[in-house]
Amino acid sequence: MTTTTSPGAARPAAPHEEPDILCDNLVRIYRTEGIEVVALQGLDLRVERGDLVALVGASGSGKSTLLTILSGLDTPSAGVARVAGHDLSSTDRRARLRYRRHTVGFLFQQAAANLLPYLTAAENVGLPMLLAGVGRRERPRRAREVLDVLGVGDVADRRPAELSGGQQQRVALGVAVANSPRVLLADEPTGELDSRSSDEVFEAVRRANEDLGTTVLVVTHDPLVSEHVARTVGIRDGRTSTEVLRRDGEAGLVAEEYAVLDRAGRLQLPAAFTGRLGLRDRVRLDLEPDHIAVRPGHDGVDGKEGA
Ligand SMILES: Nc1ncnc2c1ncn2[C@@H]1O[C@H](COP(=O)(O)OP(=O)(O)OP(=O)(O)O)[C@@H](O)[C@H]1O
Repeated sequence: MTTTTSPGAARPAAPHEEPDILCDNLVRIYRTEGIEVVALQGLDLRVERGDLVALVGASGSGKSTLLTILSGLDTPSAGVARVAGHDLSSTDRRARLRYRRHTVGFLFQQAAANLLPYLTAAENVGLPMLLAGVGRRERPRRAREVLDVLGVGDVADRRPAELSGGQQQRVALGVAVANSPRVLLADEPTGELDSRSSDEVFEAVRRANEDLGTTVLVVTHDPLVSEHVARTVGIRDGRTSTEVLRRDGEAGLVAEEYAVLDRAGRLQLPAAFTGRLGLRDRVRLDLEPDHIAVRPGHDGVDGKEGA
């Protein structure tokens, strides 16, 4: 698949540095009234410092569960979740509060609704700075700088009701990145916007990534977002299952889809492939010189399972 738009091509990973987001065999089990739901079933994910990664997946695949853990609101049942060196299985309340205040920023679908209506855009962005102890004179200057980067510097003195939906969402993004968090977590940030406003909000997210150096993980159903980032991770049944990497090619942007092989050697085969060949229960694996062949476990002659 190719597209002509030009996002930043996939950056080379720096495997020796600790990534900004590291999930290793992450498990989250919900227990309600004696019923267990395994929302994350050994999820692995690495997001390198400074990257912008989209996360996609069907409803119920575990995206919100993952974001809730990464935002420090919930703890994993097992496995490792680390963000910018912070271990998120720790239950120290003060450390979690510091983490939420300084290390991560959040942008949600209705983030604009959380702007204080009686404050201007610049005052809204200045508020988290106030909580972080930034001085009175410094705050308006820095708030305006942030709003400029996000393309809404010209409306810094307006209140939320005087802004369009896309402008409000960009101001909400300004609030999220006001204290220069290392990582921005965004959950469907363009979900309620028309395509023009989506475009502007996504462009602002990209500016936060490129100009402010924020690492971004964005959960989205919006193809405008997922098809225009260098890396899109697909999550299925609580595990990362596919990745699409995009790079600049001669005819524009070239996208290549990969299946994810986890550290234990597990692989999720696409349902379309297994369905087409009737693969189920057991399959045969044959090692060929340059690939592994996966064949039905039954011979197909008399319907009996193969050896
Ligand atoms: N608090 C909870 N208690 C019990 N089960 C839960 C809870 N939260 C989520 N689940 C279950 O965990 C699984 C993953 O849910 P999650 O909300 O993470 O999926 P999602 O990919 O974000 O879905 P959506 O796109 O619809 O928001 C689902 O089966 C869901 O029903």
